[in-house]
Amino acid sequence: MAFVPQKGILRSVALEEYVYETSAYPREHKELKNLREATVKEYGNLSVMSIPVDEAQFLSMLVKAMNAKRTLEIGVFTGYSLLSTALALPDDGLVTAIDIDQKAYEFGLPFIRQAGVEHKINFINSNATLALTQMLNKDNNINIAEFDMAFVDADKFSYKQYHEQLLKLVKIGGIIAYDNTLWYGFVAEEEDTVPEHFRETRMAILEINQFLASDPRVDISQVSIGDGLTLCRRLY
Ligand SMILES: C[S@@+](CC[C@H](N)C(=O)[O-])C[C@H]1O[C@@H](n2cnc3c(N)ncnc32)[C@H](O)[C@@H]1O
Repeated sequence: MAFVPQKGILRSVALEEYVYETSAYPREHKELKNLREATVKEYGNLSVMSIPVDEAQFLSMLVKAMNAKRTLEIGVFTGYSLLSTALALPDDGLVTAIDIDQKAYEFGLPFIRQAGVEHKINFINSNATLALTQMLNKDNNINIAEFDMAFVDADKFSYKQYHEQLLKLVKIGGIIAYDNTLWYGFVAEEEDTVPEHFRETRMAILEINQFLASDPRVDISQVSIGDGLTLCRRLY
């Protein structure tokens, strides 16, 4: 039987449900709930791409604790993490969000509008490497490190490239958060027990995890939430 990814794979289903029911769902913003449910209806199994509710709350707490004003998101899909971030930012905050899929972003847009936070979002419909390169080239590199935080949730094969670009775009002391870094727990499994269609990405993730762990430019913390989240804090 093909492995069907689900949220909460790093914890037992019962424990996941406990977390969702006790703290996550009761605190979920109405429009996040509406967006989550609409995404499941429209995208079926693909809706697993949205970050789970407790991870969104974790990121939202981080945005608030850091007093972040300008953040970056790579990988938007229908906008669950984006809406959660926009809600966490102050009224004059801005999240610049990049995705190649305009249609999925537009699917989520009515929920963002209903939540009253569209003015805090700058959506760029582009390949992320290209968009980041353009940001790095602007203004002759003056004030280039303008972001307090970046959340990366797109193609895993480009994480290393994003890391190099983000280390210039995120302020010293700022956080870069990489999603899916435990890849449904398969990072800790032997290759031959991993479903074939998960192996290539697993290899890319093993590589980036090793790279980040030995990168002296950042502090790192691996968080077992959602599908694994690696926080990197830029040191210099
Ligand atoms: C896992 S989903 C993002 C989920 C989103 N963070 C959420 O919580 O709903 C990954 C997204 O990355 C986008 N993506 C993949 N490769 C990309 C690239 N090279 N440049 C920009 N976006 C990309 C896909 O179109 C997809 O919408």
